[in-house]
Amino acid sequence: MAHLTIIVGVVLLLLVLLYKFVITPAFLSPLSKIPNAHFSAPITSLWIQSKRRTCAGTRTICSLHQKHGPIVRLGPNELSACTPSALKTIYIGGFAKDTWYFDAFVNYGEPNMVSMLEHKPHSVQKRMVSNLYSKSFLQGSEDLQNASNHLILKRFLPIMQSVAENGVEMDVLDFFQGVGMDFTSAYLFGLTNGTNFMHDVEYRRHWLQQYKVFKEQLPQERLGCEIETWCLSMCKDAENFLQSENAKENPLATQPVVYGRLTQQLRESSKSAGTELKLETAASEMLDHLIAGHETSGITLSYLTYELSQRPSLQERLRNELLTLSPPILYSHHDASLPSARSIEALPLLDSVLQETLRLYAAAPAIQPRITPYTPTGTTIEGYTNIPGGVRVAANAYTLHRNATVFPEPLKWIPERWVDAKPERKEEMKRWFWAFGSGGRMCLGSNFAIQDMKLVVAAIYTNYTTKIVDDEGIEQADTFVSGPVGEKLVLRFQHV
Ligand code: HEM
Repeated sequence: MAHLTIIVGVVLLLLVLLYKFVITPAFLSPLSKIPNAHFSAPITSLWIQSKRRTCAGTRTICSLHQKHGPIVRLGPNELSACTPSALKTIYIGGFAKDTWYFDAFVNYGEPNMVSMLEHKPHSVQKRMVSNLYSKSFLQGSEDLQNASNHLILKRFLPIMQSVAENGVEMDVLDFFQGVGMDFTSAYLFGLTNGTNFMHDVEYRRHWLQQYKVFKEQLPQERLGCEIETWCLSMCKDAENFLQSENAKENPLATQPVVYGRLTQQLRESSKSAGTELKLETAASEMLDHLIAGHETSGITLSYLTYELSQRPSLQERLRNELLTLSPPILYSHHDASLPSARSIEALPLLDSVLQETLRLYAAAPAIQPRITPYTPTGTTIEGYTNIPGGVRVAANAYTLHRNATVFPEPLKWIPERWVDAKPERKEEMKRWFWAFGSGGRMCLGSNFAIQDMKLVVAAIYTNYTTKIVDDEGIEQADTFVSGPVGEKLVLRFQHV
């Protein structure tokens, strides 16, 4: 009798489990109507996890959308949705970030914009600095203009000139990440407190190696590591700079624009809460800007020069456009100053070349996961209603940028698609363009990145032609931030 009771109990338990974990997710859940990535998707995430483990997650999701349409169920509780209307629902709708961001981006155990999951604290912090990254502020910033003059005319061009004159082959992925770091750190901390990665090759390479380890660590493993200590020390230098009158007498000094504003705002809010600002709170934010800025812009510049190197006639067209700048960014004029950021921004071919690179080689092409909110009626995405709260949902730039109806011949780098496009066509392409994300969590540094990358491209192609020496492993990795799998691109520069 006792045995029978146990058997009945086990059978009942199995039936309950079957109902909860198989029948409900596969047939009864509102998600069950959405096309499955794989027959097992309603009951387990193992299939998509296996694709992610072999670094094929984003590409797999792209092929799934090509097969099944705008929305796909990847696992029992995970969706992928890739259309402008889905972007509006998920990202403009302000869904909370997935906890993955917390593990990947917290520094010093302190939150920052990228790692904050909830909307409220994030928007408070973003408001503190967002206008410093607006296009109009950046274009009018005297500090950024002075820093850019120095970085381009005194650091970048002399290095390029020596590389060209001596016929040296250059790994531009390594170098451009250093350029991105020097620009970002100069704006955050001021020119004299920032990095000099362009010149200090040994330290730059050491730092990039350390950063590779850092990226894979959990927040507690990162505590006190070299990268955290390094950024904290730049914060201390910027703090001393702000306190010292003498420092400002240095003719090279520019203000620590972002650090100064952030700490001033954080101090005000600490004061009203009756606490003291910890330097690590500001350093956490600063480190994320440095991380977000150097690698993505280094990757974008590498792919841009890779593509242009294969089109000498386009290099020439671009040079003719660049020579219309006043003054042009000629190496021989290195005592002059740079043309205004506004005039560089307005060049159509330069703009198209960068836009097309950001489309085909988005440096952050992977999913940007969010969590559906808990509401009484659920959420509707792509016509599927009653999607419950707590579902992981994401779009990705890789798929959006490969829609062949919007971008014919999507796998080809064709800047002309932007420069020659009719206004309505361009508008449609822009609706699908997602290299910097969208909504309240959109990239804070997009205008900054565009401004500094255009300046660098303008400085190169006004003076030099580029040729590929070694592009082995140039195909893009399938990771959150995606550079060439070979981790290099070697070019040769020739003076025109
Ligand atoms: C080519 C260059 C860049 C690309 C392609 C890029 C791309 C992105 C993307 C796609 C996001 C959204 C991530 C998500 O929600 O999951 C993002 C966020 C962010 N980016 Fe960038 N980024 C670039 C350069 C920069 C630069 C130069 C800075 C800072 C100086 C920066 C700072 C940030 C910050 C702080 C966030 C988080 C914003 C928030 O959560 O509100 N990025 N970036």
